[in-house]
Amino acid sequence: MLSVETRHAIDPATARGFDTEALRRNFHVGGIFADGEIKLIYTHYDRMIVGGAVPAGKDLVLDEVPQCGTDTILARREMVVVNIGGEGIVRAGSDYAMAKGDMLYLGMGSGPVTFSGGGRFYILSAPAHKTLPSRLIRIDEAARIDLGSQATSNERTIHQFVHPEVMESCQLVVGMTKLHNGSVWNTMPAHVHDRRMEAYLYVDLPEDQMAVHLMGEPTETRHMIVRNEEGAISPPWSIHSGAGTASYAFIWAMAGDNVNYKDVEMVGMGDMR
Ligand SMILES: O=C(O)C(=O)C[C@H](O)C(=O)CO
Ligand SMILES: [Zn+2]
Repeated sequence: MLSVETRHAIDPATARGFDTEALRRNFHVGGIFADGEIKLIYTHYDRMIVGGAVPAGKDLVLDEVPQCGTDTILARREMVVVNIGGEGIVRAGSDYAMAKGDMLYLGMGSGPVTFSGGGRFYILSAPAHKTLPSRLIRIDEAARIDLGSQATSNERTIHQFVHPEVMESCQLVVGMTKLHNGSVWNTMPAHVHDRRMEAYLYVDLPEDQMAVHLMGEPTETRHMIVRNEEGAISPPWSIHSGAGTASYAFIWAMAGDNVNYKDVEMVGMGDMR
């Protein structure tokens, strides 16, 4: 079963007036992993799609998505699938056996995508302008950046899976950041990048714990409480950062005008409000 929710783009002035409910309706990502279902959120931020597929013992086929206006989702798009569950198989032309933490890049024109096995598949897709080879990327093939320190509670490792240093993509830049033991802050100091939107999915958070996700303009920050397997859509004008009440990892994904991970404007600690 396929369901698709559309999220329109919100400007920063409008977001300033949002209460908790409106913030969550527009920017919170939740409930995308349901047994036997494919659930997508079609955003108007760089037309990024985020979603989940949980085959739970049957085959789930992702093919036509009416919001895309094409016969099949990958006709004019590229996709990254991240397995956050048990062993599973993704079929798109070839069969890809995916373990937890693996990422699969599917190039434009790969055809319908079939999900099966015990995986919980996180789906990311953006429009593409050319066909690039599909590729399964495991964590040891990803580029790695160690950032932060224990003293500032932000010691973490950024694993860049779909990134120019590892492979070519059209728009998607995707990776996973793991917090080191005792550190809670991701992406602090914060940044914005006007040329790319970003999507977050928090994973490996114990069920009774949470992350306090920060968003908004640097001088107009807002927070959303997010649980395991939930996340946030970050417009290009928004910071994206968070602190967990327990150890966690998160999957970040960007789409937009360039694939330059370093094309960001840092926000000074003293400038945050
Ligand atoms: O912990 C971090 O810092 C991140 O993982 C930052 C994200 O990768 C990001 O925001 C990329 O623009
Ligand atoms: Zn970012």
